[in-house]
Amino acid sequence: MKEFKKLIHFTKGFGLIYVLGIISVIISQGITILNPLVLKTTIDSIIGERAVDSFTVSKIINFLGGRDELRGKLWKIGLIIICIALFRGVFLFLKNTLSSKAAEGIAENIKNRLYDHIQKLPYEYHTKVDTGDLIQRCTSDVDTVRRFLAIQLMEVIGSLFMLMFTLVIMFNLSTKMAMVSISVLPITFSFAIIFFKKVRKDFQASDEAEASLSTVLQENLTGIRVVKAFSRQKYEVENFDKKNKEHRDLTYRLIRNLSIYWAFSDFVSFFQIGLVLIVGSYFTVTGSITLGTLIAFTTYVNMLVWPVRQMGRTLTDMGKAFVSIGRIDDILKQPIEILSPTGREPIIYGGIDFENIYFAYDEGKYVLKDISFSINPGETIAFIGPTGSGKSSLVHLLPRLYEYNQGSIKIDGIELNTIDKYWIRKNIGLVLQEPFLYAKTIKENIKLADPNLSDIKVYEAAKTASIHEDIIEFENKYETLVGERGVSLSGGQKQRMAIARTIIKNCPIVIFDDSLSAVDTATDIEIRSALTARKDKATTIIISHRISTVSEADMIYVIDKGRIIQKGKHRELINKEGLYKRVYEIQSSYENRSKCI
Ligand SMILES: Nc1ncnc2c1ncn2[C@@H]1O[C@H](COP(=O)(O)OP(=O)(O)OP(=O)(O)O)[C@@H](O)[C@H]1O
Repeated sequence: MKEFKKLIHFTKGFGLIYVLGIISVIISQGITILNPLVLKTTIDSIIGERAVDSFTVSKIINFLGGRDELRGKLWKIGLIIICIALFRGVFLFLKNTLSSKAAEGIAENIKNRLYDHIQKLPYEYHTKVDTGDLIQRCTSDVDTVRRFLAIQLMEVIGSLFMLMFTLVIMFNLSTKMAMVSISVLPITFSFAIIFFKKVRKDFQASDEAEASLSTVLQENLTGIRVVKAFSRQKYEVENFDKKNKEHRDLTYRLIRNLSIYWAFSDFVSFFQIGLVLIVGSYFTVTGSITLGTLIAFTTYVNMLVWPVRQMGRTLTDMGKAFVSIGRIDDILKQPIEILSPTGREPIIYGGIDFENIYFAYDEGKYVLKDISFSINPGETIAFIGPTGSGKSSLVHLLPRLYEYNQGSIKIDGIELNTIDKYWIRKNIGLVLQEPFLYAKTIKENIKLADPNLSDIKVYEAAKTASIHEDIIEFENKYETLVGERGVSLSGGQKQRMAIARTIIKNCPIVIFDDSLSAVDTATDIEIRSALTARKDKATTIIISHRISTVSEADMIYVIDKGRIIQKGKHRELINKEGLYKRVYEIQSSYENRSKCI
């Protein structure tokens, strides 16, 4: 029941349509049960001589001209049956269109809510969850809910009302025949429920095998270069073949089990119908019921048996929908990151002060310990250190992607955690090592922060990032599409695009998180000189493993195991014993050797 409550939140704008759909299905079921009654009355009281025992029915007969008139014009009865079918058709059409419209709308609401919520979830959440799982929850889980609303719930409601209407009429017509008609139903229903509970494992196994097959396919296609470079084609083909066979076997087992079920339940259902015929014929011959009643019962038992047989399947599918609702709700329950308006929005000039900062992702396991440093507006500082030493963690604190545990960070003298998150992120440009580019044109990618920026600004940013010359070599220049349907950019070109995209924002603070690693040393120098030559120079933080990248910084910090272990200018550090000097010597000798080769 709590799943229904959760669903109610998403029905906004479609609740009434869905209720109208439910009313239509109830009316269509109500109309369906009229046909056997018409047949019974025709056989018993129009063709036959039996008196009509219902006041309403006798009024209708009189309205149509009376029994004798109708006996000569049986086509009028045929017309009534056609009218009933027509009305039923209209309400079935209404049920289908209304329930589908509402289900599509509700699925749209859920997708929008999910997407909106995911955008607002903290960065930390995204670093921990599996993206594939998140996508599945937003697509196939939502689709399961859509099918539940459009098909399964409607089927269950329809079947319940059909059951109710039919039972009332059957017990009214003949109690003992009604008892015979429902005698095997509990077995059909229980068998359906038990079977589909058991077979659920088979459904799940087949689904998982399919998911595993598509993961292999997806990994293979995205990593095709690695496959070719490492000559793994044979292994990949065998691996795919294995997964494909697993999927085939599990799906075959599922289909075989389902075939057994449908065959057995067909037998039970026909047994029920046969029983009604045998017992009903006996009662007719002995005069306990009329021929019309027997014919009505053979139709009603059909109306009962098939929905009950289907209900086990539908109820199991509903179970799947409830799991999906829970999985969707898991995301929506995650607390969102409040971006605005939470704090101050000061003008940022770029002065930064770290004072005894401690930070841990997992409680007690500090990845930054006692970090202190200061930067004046417009200065450039650099961090260098082994991998995993905490450099990225340190700079991720500035745009408030994570909150520090101890100590103080001040921006122009204002405590960072009192500044509005949205505001601080607008004022900090962060260039990552592995930038993500959208499948849009180069120009659109560079103008990402503000699509209204002029083309001149785009060219300036591209020139500063040393990517302009590359771009004008492409056939469509700045209109070239990036990604699968467009050009494939090299690692260094992507990094330079990301730099252009960030510097066009003109932020007072810019962070390069190892974002020059894929460009050659000459381009690296070119970009840094262009950045230094800019007017309104931003406070710049550079993270790199390459000494040449950090060497011109106003201050260099060497970081190891979360602590600053050395600081100074390049000239000072290469003359001091320590990590910086060792790295410098290794890199210099390597560069000298490369030059000799
Ligand atoms: N989201 C995270 N959750 C938990 N631990 C993390 C997370 N991100 C990084 N770490 C851990 O924090 C430590 C510091 O990582 P960080 O990425 O800051 O190092 P780094 O110096 O930037 O490394 P690299 O030069 O390889 O990029 C590492 O031990 C890393 O495993």
